Amino acid sequence: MTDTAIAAPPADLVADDPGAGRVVLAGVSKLYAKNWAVKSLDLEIAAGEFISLLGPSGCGKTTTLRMIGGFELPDEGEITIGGTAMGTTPPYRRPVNTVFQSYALFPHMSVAKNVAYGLKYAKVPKADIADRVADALGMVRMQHLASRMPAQLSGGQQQRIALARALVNRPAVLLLDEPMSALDRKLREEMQIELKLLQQQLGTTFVFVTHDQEEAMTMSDRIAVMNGGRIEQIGSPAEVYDRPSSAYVAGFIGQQNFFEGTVTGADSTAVAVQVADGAVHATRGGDVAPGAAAVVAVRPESIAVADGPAPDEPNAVTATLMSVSRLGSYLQVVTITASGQKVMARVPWGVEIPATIGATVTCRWPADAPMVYPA
Ligand SMILES: Nc1ncnc2c1ncn2[C@@H]1O[C@H](COP(=O)(O)OP(=O)(O)OP(=O)(O)O)[C@@H](O)[C@H]1O
Repeated sequence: MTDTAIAAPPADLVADDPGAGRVVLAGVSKLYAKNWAVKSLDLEIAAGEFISLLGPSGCGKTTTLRMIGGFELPDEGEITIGGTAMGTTPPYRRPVNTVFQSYALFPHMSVAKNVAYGLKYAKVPKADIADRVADALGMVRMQHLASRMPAQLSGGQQQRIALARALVNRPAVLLLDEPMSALDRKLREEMQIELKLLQQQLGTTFVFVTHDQEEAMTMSDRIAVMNGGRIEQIGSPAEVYDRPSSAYVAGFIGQQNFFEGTVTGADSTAVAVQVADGAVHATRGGDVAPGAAAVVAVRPESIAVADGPAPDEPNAVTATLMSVSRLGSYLQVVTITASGQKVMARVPWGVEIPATIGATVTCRWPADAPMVYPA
């Protein structure tokens, strides 16, 4: 960790009321100009949970967050925080603070004054304010910059100050709206780990909006994958990665190879699908009936590449090796089949690819790898 890393939080910032951070959204909808930005959304967030709202631009993540924060009011449904229905309660009366994408620091106030602002507003005694500001700045290791102005800070430093300014108010729930999007990749990865550690130590409920699936996977206890104003799937990072409930989730989380085809057989334990380049037998089943159009999803890391054409058996296709590139600790292998289907494999660095570019290869996967979805 760097010398600017986040330190253990002071005891007075640690959540002490176990139920205060529980958030329940029941049938919540938001209508903007005849379009439902969020529709009939049910979501229960446990106190102390780190939950991410994940999805592409326009899926309703920010609107959901803003309704929890009280910046927007639902057109339908109810939001409860810590057992209290929020109704039309304004943001400053909710046990919630928000860290915005832009950090929204006051440019004309020093770092210390920015952090103190909410406490002054809440009429906390002056002597306590100084202590709490020092504690909060200490937590994000920014004490030495207390007298700086926001314009004199780097993006990462501004991000830490925004965090301190939100946490100093001891919210039961912290809302974070893409707070790392302005940081470069390396700093973002460091901050992800620090933020998760801090959240665990504080026990504060964190609701984190992101369109970056790796970020959500790294930090979250659970991920709610949103699509068109609804939650398409909610679960632990492992659940949404290993058992995506739809082709949409399968494609949004991690990389996938998608094959389109027709179901030739299905029972409770296995599904057979005929695709352009061969047959797929999937032991993980799928909600599909024989004769139906289906989409098969196979993760690149499930695919092995061997020299020569594929034998006439399921879960193996013949392809031409197009490229092999090193990406960090693995090799990304791109192949293309006779039907024009791109098949990507991801193999650990050190595993030899037994063919040259342009050679005929077999891409093969085990029967428990494919997921099958209705087309
Ligand atoms: N104030 C508004 N007035 C009208 N439409 C809005 C308003 N805010 C959001 N919308 C619309 O509601 C939908 C959901 O927007 P929202 O900002 O919640 O999505 P998002 O998933 O957070 O996207 P992004 O990642 O781009 O912020 C979009 O279609 C958007 O255009």
